[in-house]
Amino acid sequence: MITMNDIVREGHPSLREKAEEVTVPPTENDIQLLNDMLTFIKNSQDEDIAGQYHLRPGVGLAAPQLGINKRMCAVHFEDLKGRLCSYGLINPKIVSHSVEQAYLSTGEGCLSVDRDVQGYVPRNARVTVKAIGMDGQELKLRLRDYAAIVVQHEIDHLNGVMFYDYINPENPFTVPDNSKPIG
Ligand SMILES: CNC(=O)c1cccc(C)c1Nc1nc(N2CCN(c3ccccc3Cl)CC2)nc(N2CSC[C@H]2C(=O)NC)n1
Ligand code: NI
Repeated sequence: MITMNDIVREGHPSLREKAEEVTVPPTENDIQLLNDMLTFIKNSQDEDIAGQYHLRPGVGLAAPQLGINKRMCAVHFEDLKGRLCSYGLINPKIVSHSVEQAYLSTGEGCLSVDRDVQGYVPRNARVTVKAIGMDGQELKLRLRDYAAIVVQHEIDHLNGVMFYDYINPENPFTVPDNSKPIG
């Protein structure tokens, strides 16, 4: 099972590299890895398991955070309206997005960042994502608000981008115009 020891931290090269496309159809190993990533996220949200294995809670994880430079990520959470959002994404691509931006009013955290980085992370408020699912089929997701933020955070890991790259260094809490707070 994946634990915090498997998650690379800031300074590890794979957090700043562009990950490779997964060959299609994905191999059984690819699907197994994605399953393991999804299981990690679920475990990290389970008080008992997270307590027992000292897991930091998260709602998303990308393969480069395991030092695996493949374009795969997993997300699992209930959005602010209580809708369950649980996906393993292979070769995810943002195919369109809103002009409107959104940011987590609490700022963002990352399992590969062992420090509290304050500041707003402006992202697209709505995105349409095309990817291959765990069943090997094409899927198209229209995401908004919290779900859109989480998936963009994970897709960024596939492109070597960290959440704090977006924080305004002069004033970390500048509210970008045409953006709205989430949560
Ligand atoms: C600096 N202030 C902060 O970080 C921050 C501070 C306060 C609130 C938020 C909301 C913040 N922000 C933030 N909190 C989260 N969690 C909240 C707690 N939760 C969770 C915890 C326990 C059980 C179940 C669950 Cl669900 C797990 C997820 N997750 C992310 N991100 C950024 S997008 C990818 C996602 C991620 O998985 N990061 C590891 N950001
Ligand atoms: Ni992250």
